[in-house]
Amino acid sequence: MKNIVNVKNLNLTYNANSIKPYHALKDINLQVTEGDFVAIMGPSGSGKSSFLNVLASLQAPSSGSVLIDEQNIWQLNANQLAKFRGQKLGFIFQEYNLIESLSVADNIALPLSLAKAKHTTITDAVNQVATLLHLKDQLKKFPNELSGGQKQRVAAARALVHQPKLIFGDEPTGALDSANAREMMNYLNKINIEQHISILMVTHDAFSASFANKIHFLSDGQIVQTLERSNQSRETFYRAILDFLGTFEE
Ligand SMILES: Nc1ncnc2c1ncn2[C@@H]1O[C@H](COP(=O)(O)OP(=O)(O)OP(=O)(O)O)[C@@H](O)[C@H]1O
Repeated sequence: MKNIVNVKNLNLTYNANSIKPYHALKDINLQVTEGDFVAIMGPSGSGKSSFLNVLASLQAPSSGSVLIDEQNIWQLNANQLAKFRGQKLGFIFQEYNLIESLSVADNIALPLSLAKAKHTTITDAVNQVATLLHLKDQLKKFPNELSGGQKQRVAAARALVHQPKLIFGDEPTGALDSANAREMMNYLNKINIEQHISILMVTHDAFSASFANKIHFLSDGQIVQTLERSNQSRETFYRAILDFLGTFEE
């Protein structure tokens, strides 16, 4: 099976040229198989956001390589990287990052509008994802007229509308109550299975992580453990995650 993500000997040092450099990521190696749903967990300060930012092409590493869909992203120039991101990647952040002055439909359409897709292509794609994420009745509204759960679904629809190969999530349920978090995770699960889009998300929440099929635990900038769901039910996997966290975070 093809790797959608292949990370080799990745290091990130903040303030590298100062008297107090900080090694946030230490020689990380990681492969994500196409179609996988992967979660990254770890204590506060362990390097989760730094890792996600390097993988998502938002922060340059100090050394090592990140291949996404077989492309070494840090060898691309700024224009190529922007194009690559626009075609292959989708992003869902905790803060939604919706544009308040645009309607829900226009927010969802953003990746396609930026790529200058045809009007009919955009309308069809927006309708398709709005149906998948139960947003058909919200398309004409503006973000300030939506609930938190609806806003997060709009962010998910926007991440999905251009059929990316890979979606990055940074605490995608962080701002949601438990009912909305469950609903969001069910949607991500559906996107992963039905659209065959790989997902890599950072979360501190064991419940959200239990929807993934693999979890990597970061500690002090290194992957120290990996749990695989295999054929366990989500509930059993959830308990296994909690058991592991009980020993891990002491
Ligand atoms: N711009 C920066 N300059 C210097 N150090 C930084 C910078 N950004 C992060 N760090 C440090 O790198 C380490 C990892 O930070 P990171 O935000 O990746 O952790 P995290 O696991 O996502 O934490 P949290 O769960 O609290 O968000 C922390 O010790 C942090 O203080």
